[in-house]
Amino acid sequence: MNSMPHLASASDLSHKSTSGINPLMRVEGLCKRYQQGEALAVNQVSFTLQPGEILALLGPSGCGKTTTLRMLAGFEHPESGRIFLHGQDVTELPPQKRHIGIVFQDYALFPHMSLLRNVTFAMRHVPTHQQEQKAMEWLELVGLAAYAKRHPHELSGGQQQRVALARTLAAEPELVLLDEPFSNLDAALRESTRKEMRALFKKAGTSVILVTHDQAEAMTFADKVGVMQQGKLIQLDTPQQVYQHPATAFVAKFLGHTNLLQGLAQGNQAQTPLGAINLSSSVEGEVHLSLRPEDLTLSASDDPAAARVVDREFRGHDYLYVLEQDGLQYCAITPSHNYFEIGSHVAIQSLRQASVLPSSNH
Ligand SMILES: Nc1ncnc2c1ncn2[C@@H]1O[C@H](COP(=O)(O)OP(=O)(O)OP(=O)(O)O)[C@@H](O)[C@H]1O
Repeated sequence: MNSMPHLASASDLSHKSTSGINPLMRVEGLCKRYQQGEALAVNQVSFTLQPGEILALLGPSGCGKTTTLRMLAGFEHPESGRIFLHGQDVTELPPQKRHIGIVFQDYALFPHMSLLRNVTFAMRHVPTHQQEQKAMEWLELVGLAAYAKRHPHELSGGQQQRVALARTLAAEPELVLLDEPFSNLDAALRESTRKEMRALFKKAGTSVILVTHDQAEAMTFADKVGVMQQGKLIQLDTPQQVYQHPATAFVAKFLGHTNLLQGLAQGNQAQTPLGAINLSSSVEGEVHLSLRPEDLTLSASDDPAAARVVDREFRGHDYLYVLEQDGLQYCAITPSHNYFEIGSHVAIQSLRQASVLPSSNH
């Protein structure tokens, strides 16, 4: 990444504000319905994006992520709601007037052009005599400088994806929208590309909205994660907050394994089927809790009433155990040296506070 080109703001939308720093993007009550009489594909989605911030919209297939992104880009018109860039209402502007860089799942490279030409095509803001050199720098960044003369059909899917990224970045947009941009890369390449891209965006101060159904990708790539369910943005917060303090049971489950427990709370503690557990907030009465499996510890027990190991999955760096106690099942993740036989008994202890889920939303 030593020859990384400098990204400058290419937006001609003024981002000077008389009242301090404005969000780069503000979205208010965005709704979209594809067919009359059908449910909303996107339902009252609102959020703000700060300059330089990376936001991941995360959710299961069909929850409205791509539709949201397409509305932000200007390819779909919302049924209601507004989109502001630097405080300016762009809801009615066509895509090319929004100055947003977009990488969709189908990379839409020009098939008759070499990779180099595909990239220089996006560089009308760069003086002609500098375009090739700059384009080579972008191709180098995505690890494809050696392929510059090839055509898209001579590349693998993952390589085409990287060219599409290079071409988008070459236009030096202030905001980049990415729809599952790493989905065609193998696991190792996905991780390294993700890291490099994040570093690049951060260095350049480029804002990014990424759509993904991969929770690990959302949490490692983004500053903020917005979890969507059936068209609604359920929770938007830092990855740590969303993971450790999920707003609903759906969010808790979508971000990884979890134990959903019922308990009777008194202040910062609740009585649960697993015994007394400390809580992340002070509440009274019946509560629904989320307890992550890595927050549980297991120790061998002679007590036949203790939890019984019913399943064990070796995952390299850890084990995922399924346990049963009093007819209820729990999951626990332990370091891989903590080995318990299936059928053996273990005592379960909670290391951390459980998250209290709003009772109306479990
Ligand atoms: N062009 C379309 N016409 C009609 N319905 C559509 C259209 N595009 C999407 N939908 C519907 O809108 C809903 C949201 O789709 P969308 O593609 O936004 O979801 P998504 O979260 O991006 O899913 P995925 O992860 O599978 O891409 C789905 O129910 C989908 O079937």
